[in-house]
Amino acid sequence: MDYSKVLQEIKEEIATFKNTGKVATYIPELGKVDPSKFGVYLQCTDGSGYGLGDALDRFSIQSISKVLSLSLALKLKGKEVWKRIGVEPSGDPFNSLVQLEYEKGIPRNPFINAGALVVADILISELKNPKEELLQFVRDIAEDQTIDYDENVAASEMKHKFRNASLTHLMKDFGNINNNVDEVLDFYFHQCSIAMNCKQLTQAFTIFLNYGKYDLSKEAAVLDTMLAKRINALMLTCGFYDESGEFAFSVGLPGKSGVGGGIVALHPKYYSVAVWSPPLNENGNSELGMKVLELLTTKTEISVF
Ligand SMILES: NC(=O)CC[C@H](N)C(=O)O
Repeated sequence: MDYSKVLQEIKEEIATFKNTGKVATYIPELGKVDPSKFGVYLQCTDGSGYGLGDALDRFSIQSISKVLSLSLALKLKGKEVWKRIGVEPSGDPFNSLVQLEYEKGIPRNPFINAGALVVADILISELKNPKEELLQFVRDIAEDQTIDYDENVAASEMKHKFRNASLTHLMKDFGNINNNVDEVLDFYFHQCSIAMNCKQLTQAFTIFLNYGKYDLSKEAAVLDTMLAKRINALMLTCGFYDESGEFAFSVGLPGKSGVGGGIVALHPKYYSVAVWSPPLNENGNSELGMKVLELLTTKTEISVF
């Protein structure tokens, strides 16, 4: 497959794309990002890699981090995690409170905010230096020790914490949060603030390729086959919140989006791919990012289906 030709064709096709999306402003620091930024990186299992546009600019990975924190929690706690979080799509926005009340503080899945907040609580209980150790895990799997938190983004989100604070308080009332609420929020906002570029993201997500056995030299990162399979299944069914069905329908790959405008997706056998374009559609997913990935699987005729 000539991926560089495919990416070039996509670039030409999207030149006339009318983007109706809006950059997220509910975290004011994210609102400062240039909406015209656009990058793609594709990392293939044969070792080749292809970049386009601003593929090396770092941005706030936001909810993409939920896949990485979950991976670490599952490595540490295994199946125990599923006593506190479900594995079903929520059919609701990422920050919705309603289901949590009905379902007694057990989040539907680990990729909505409530689920990621429980994962954060688990990591705080399990790790001696939670923020340092999560960051180290991300640096190791991306094989880049320069990756860091963006303290401005984390502080900006803490200042506007009200909805995430409500979710955490409600779950604490149901007994599903063990640590101090502000400590959980501080950890969660830091994980969301991690700044990475498309290339680093595709590298980090190689841990889900080849049944978790893509690169056995990344010892700290290797997931067992069952875990890689399960996390890919969750990305496919829950990675885009209310739009997970649409993403499976039009793209057909496991993936995860973030309100920083990034999307990472992967084909378990062939590649991981990251796209970044800040304007979001009304479900909080990058509008152009979704289009690019749709074109990628359409043109290559490769998807998990
Ligand atoms: N969908 C997202 O990327 C949301 C993450 C963001 N930090 C929030 O909690 O609102």
